[in-house]
Amino acid sequence: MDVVCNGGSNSVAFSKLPASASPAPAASDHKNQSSSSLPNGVINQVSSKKKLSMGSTNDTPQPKIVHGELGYVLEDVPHLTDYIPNLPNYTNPLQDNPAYAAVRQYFVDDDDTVPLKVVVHANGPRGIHFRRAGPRQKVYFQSDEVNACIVTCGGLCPGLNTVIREIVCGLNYMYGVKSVLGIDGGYRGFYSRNTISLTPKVVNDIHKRGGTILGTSRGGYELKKIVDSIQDRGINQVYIIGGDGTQKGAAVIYEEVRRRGLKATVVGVPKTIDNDIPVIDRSFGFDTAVEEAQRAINAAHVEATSIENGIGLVKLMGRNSGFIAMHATLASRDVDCCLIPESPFYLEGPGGLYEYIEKRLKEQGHMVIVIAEGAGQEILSQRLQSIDQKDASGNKVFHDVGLWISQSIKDYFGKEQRMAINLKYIDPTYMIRAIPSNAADNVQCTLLAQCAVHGAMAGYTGHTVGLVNTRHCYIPFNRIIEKQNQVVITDRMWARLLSSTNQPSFLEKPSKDAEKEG
Ligand SMILES: Nc1ncnc2c1ncn2[C@@H]1O[C@H](COP(=O)(O)OP(=O)(O)OP(=O)(O)O)[C@@H](O)[C@H]1O
Ligand SMILES: O=P(O)(O)OC[C@H]1O[C@](O)(CO)[C@@H](O)[C@@H]1O
Ligand SMILES: [Mg+2]
Repeated sequence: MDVVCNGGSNSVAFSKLPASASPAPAASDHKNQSSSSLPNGVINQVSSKKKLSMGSTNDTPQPKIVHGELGYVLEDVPHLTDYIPNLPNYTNPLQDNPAYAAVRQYFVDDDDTVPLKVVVHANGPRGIHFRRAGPRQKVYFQSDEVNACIVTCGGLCPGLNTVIREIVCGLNYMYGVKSVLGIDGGYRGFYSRNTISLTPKVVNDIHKRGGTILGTSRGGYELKKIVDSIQDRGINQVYIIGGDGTQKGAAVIYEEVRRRGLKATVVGVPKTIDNDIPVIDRSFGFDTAVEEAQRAINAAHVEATSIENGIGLVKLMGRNSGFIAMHATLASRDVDCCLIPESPFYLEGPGGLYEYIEKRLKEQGHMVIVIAEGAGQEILSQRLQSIDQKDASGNKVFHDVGLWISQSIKDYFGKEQRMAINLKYIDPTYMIRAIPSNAADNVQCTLLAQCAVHGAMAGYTGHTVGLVNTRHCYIPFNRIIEKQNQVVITDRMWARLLSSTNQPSFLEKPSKDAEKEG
């Protein structure tokens, strides 16, 4: 099924976007997208939409929302010409690139947008769409004018080096850009470290390595110093690779760059093995992390099945979102219970974890439990002293739920010699994110990086590039940072997991009185 909505003449289901909504190649047409120049209010820079989280209120650019027929909505991304008038544009050099010569339609039609939801009702509105990513006929930079930079922030994720490599090579091979700077060690590297010159030769082999050759960090976000550095170094394309926190920072950098009137595009590439960034299908590295988690689960299964009443317990990453644990469980088939932050569980009483463990051990003699690091934190905070600590970026530091639950299970079954169990705890958390990306993720990294480069060259800014319903899109920062993506336990996917493991849903926690009576 083609999920791209093209407003062209051969499109049946979707009529053409209003003329003023389709940025034609010329700079002045992009400018037409400002609210003041529009007839009939077709495009709104809607003031009722939530503002970006930081930055001065007066200067905060409003989201660009385009309304079309039958409830069609385009949540568009900013363009340099929104705030720099009369910006010259140029023919895209890809026109003469042999790699693209054989492609029938190598430039993305400006009417192409991608729906956020592909499951629709016959009479429902067409809904929210995002601008399709890819090369445009016109670019707003000449090759020798570009001075790009790349920064990686937040935790590690498989594929970071591949994204870096493909931005450098994409800029060089497709657009003839020679000047790309690596920012050393995350946001703070903008103002506290020297830059690293990145050429195709320097990055040639890096995709085979885990981590990031640029280094990363948490904290150190000082807006003025970062944008001063961008301005002083004459950087005009900023590629920011990182998770939800990083994208929040990128959104504010974009606002400040715009407030200063700089001709510099700010583009985010979403990185999160936790999959906590909304809108996008998934981040690069997620697939690799889930695959690597299988090795730990397999080991837990081998240990558990090799001894009487063996329990293999595996802790996986997932601070507030349990996607890795859920997918690793669904992939494995050896997991009997998956515990995630979104689904509170309880230990004692009917329907509780202990009762389920006992039942499983009696039935099959072994059991595998997968727990996400953010699961059960509400029980932990009741039973252990709250740590009340935050990391340098402001993320809450958790108790080690894996250690705690291992001890709790041992204590429960050891008490009054209830049952002799053998529990083995495996903590592969950093192993699943410190490895190089697998083949599927490498492809994803490459496409994301190329799309980011095409968007920046075409003058699009203030957005994150991401996969929406398997199509690459430019998604405005405000959509990416407004909330965290979490497993919805009332959705089908969690129900599928429950039916695969057969674990309790933990939805009906008995009251204290009922527990006592029981
Ligand atoms: N609200 C915010 N505004 C500005 N900068 C932020 C904000 N939140 C986080 N940052 C900065 O973004 C960088 C990365 O943030 P964080 O450590 O939370 O990781 P992340 O990008 O969320 O990635 P992950 O969660 O996958 O590790 C840090 O330098 C942090 O200071
Ligand atoms: O120990 P660090 O580097 O802060 O990273 C741990 C966090 O990183 C994440 O993997 C997100 O990148 C979380 O799941 C985890 O809580
Ligand atoms: Mg984060």
